[in-house]
Amino acid sequence: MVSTSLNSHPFSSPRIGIIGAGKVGSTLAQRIIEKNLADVVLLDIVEGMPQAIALDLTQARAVEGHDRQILGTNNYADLAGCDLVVITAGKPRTPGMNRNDLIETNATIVTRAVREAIAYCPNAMWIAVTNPLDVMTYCVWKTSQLPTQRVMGMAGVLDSARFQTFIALELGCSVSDVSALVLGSHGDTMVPLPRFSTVRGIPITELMDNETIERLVNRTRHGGAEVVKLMKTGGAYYAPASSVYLMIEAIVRDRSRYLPVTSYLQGEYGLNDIYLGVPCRLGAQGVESILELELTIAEREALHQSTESVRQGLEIVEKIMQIGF
Ligand SMILES: NC(=O)c1ccc[n+]([C@@H]2O[C@H](COP(=O)([O-])OP(=O)(O)OC[C@H]3O[C@@H](n4cnc5c(N)ncnc54)[C@H](O)[C@@H]3O)[C@@H](O)[C@H]2O)c1
Ligand SMILES: O=C(O)C[C@H](O)C(=O)O
Repeated sequence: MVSTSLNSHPFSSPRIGIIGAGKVGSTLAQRIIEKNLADVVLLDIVEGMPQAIALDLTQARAVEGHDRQILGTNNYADLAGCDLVVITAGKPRTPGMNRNDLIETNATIVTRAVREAIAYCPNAMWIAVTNPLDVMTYCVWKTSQLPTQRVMGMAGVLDSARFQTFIALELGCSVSDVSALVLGSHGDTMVPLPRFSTVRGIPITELMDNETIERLVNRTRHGGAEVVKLMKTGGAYYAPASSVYLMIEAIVRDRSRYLPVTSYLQGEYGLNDIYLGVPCRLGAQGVESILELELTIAEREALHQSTESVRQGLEIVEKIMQIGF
């Protein structure tokens, strides 16, 4: 079989770059090496910090039983040879903030980081994590000028995982039997889809009344804010790191998984020139296809409504990206 990848043996010895060694970045690094998926280059602007985390994780290798390498660095040149780069650099929100309040600060950080990194790993795939997620993913794509298939964002896996968890808690059943789907932007107008959420194939609409479903949908929409309110200094990072890991694993192991991924839309769902969460097939080539579901009028309207805050953010970001740093 002829590979269309730029590498002849994609991910034969995978090396993952993580820009931003804070809560999400360092937890993700731990997941990747301790599950023996890939070697990691962990980069942060703070001197000594990524090096310390890498040393600490390396000292745990004897106990965790793996031989994965992790390099902590402040130098973008160390990203050379990375097959995939995850960007978590940027500020998290604190109580009372909306994710969009982070736009100016984080767009500047993300644009600069991508410009620096791309010189050393021009063929890497990218997964954006920094908030506001849909806008930052667009920012990574526009700055990197990579094919859209190779640039994506993580949000839908996390939002769907939260919906799954709340369904399982409500029914008192194992989360392993629950499947759920959340589309749209990673914000208050995200679109959890009860019709496509099931317990062993049984739609939850058969198992719960509308009021209960609406309560779980709302909790999902505010799942991030619920953690931020308790944490006070930032947001969630264990579930986000697990969610990014799932996407990386699908790519590195070429698993052809159907996952909600923040992807570039060119006419799908009647939307153009925007990154938004939709069901995708994820494998070694990145976003291999976008699945277009038959939505009801109400579901489609909700999806279109969730683009409004993203479009507002994109206007701000376009100006920031035009500034020559
Ligand atoms: N997409 C999602 O579902 C999701 C989930 C969780 C968090 N997030 C977002 O991810 C981001 C990171 O969250 P966190 O909890 O890890 O925050 P954090 O503050 O713990 O870590 C952010 C890190 O970025 C670093 N950084 C800042 N500027 C940098 C630069 N120019 N180059 C390299 N590193 C730089 C900081 O030094 C810090 O270590 C936030 O924007 C947060 O809102 C998104
Ligand atoms: O809520 C946040 O600000 C962080 C993240 O987007 C999340 O959903 O946990």
